[in-house]
Amino acid sequence: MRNLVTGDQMKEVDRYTIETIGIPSLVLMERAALAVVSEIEALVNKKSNIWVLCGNGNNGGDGIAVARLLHLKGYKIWAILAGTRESGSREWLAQLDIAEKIGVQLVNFPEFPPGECNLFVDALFGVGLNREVLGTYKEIMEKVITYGPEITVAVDIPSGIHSDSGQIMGTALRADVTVTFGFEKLGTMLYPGKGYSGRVVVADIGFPAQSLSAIRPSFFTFESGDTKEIPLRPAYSNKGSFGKVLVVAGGRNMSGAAYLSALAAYRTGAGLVKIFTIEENRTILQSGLPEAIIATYDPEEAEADTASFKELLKKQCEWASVIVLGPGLGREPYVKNLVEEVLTNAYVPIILDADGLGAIADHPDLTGYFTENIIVTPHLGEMARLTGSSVEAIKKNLIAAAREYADRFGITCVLKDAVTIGALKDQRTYVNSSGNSAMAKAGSGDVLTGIIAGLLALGLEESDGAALGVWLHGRAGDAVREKYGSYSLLASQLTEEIYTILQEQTR
Ligand SMILES: NC(=O)C1=CN([C@@H]2O[C@H](COP(=O)(O)OP(=O)(O)OC[C@H]3O[C@@H](n4cnc5c(N)ncnc54)[C@H](O)[C@@H]3O)[C@@H](O)[C@H]2O)[C@@H](O)CC1
Ligand SMILES: Nc1ncnc2c1ncn2[C@@H]1O[C@H](COP(=O)(O)OP(=O)(O)O)[C@@H](O)[C@H]1O
Ligand SMILES: [K+]
Repeated sequence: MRNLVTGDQMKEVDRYTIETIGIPSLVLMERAALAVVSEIEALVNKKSNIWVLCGNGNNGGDGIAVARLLHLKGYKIWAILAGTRESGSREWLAQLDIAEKIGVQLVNFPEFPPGECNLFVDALFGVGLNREVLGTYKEIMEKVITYGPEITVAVDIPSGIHSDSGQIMGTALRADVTVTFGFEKLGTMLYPGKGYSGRVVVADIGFPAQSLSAIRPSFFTFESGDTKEIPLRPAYSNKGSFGKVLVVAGGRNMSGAAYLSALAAYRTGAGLVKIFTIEENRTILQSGLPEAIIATYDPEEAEADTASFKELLKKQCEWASVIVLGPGLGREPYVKNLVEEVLTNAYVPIILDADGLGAIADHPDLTGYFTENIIVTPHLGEMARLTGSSVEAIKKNLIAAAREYADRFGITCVLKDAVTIGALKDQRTYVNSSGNSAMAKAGSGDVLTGIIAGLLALGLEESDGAALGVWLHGRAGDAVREKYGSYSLLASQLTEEIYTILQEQTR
């Protein structure tokens, strides 16, 4: 598990470290600059022309320190100063004073250094960026973009990227490498910022563990090895020890959704999986996944005799310890009753997805049945329908959208995108860092529901199950891409890789 921070949280950590712990600001800055220099040295040689663009806050202070350290090592270096002395931060002024005495080559914008730039260091704005980039700063950025440096190294965060949302604040500078300090900022984890950041190096510049006490760290991601949090299977056990997953899924022409979800639940470790689907899907599912129990209903009867259908649903719910509700159910009128009955009768965790969410969007009063053991897993289109917002508006701040929906109902909301967000009911927010665009294919989401169900069946509670499920799903996607490349993934192959990731458990 790795903590992530907002810009303001990072400033609090800085402040606590400097003011309460007593590590001087310039010491942190020196270590920050050393970390950047060490990355730069791996990318260039002494013949390279290096330009460092320095704003006049502490990000710019880091930049001047980088220029000084490289100058002392004998690199060909120019520092471009973007702001005025009058508005320079205390540390920036201190760095400038040192650089001038040592003879670092400096130019003031609009002047630019002569010749070409082989490596560009972006130290214009860091976590202090708090508004749209306009005027002179915009001009500077645009000029840098026209110069087209061969390699760009961003200091802390690419300038122009908002450290909380990853949004571009008017203009931003694209980096090949971002050296960030202490903790990764949300802005480099989220698109479009993630796409501007290149490889992100998190440098330890000496923030002590206590500095986290200045904030309540609530954003996190998983990294390799974290699947170890998935419970081991005790030797003294039987299939009943590992949960009963009821997959309520698969309408007309949609048996695949039920298949993928049920298969993923088994592959993740569930002891028993039952698919509750329409009679028409029985044969295909029975032959495709003979390990699953199949229970069926007739959609016409479900429509005509709601009392019997409700009774049938009640029995299914009583059997289950985890329920997946929605993949491929379709949008026939009886689906509303089905969703309502399951939400009313189930006292176990429910993963509500796809057409299950569609029923909620069409009948918002159904949210009245939401309890804390609900996990909703909308993609952006489904989220837009659920909230009445637009996809564009949701994309501007994925975390806020997921968090707001989860908090409104006290549930867990997994908002699926290239970077999936898990707004967990325990108030932590998971930001996913696994997965890839090969997974942008029909059926991937069905597999996710099954993986989360499998984890809950193993005994994880909703928050951990949702976050680890998203992580595991993405890792499986990464494993498939390793073998099959970016184009050819089939959602069913995700289920075939689950075991490779789960083996980390026993390694
Ligand atoms: N001692 C510390 O506090 C440390 C700070 N560090 C660096 O300091 C950075 C943060 O420094 P600052 O808080 O000084 O902020 P920045 O250097 O990110 O920004 C400088 C100033 O730009 C102004 N600004 C914001 N948006 C603007 C816009 N759109 N147009 C024009 N001006 C704008 C802000 O008022 C801000 O004070 C970090 O990202 C990191 O690089 C590191 O050296 C580690 C230690
Ligand atoms: N570009 C991408 N990078 C990483 N993961 C992705 C990408 N595109 C889609 N995914 C993942 O694939 C899944 C798609 O889910 P969903 O849209 O519900 O598909 P379906 O309903 O067809 O099963 C989500 O978990 C999502 O996070
Ligand atoms: K920067």
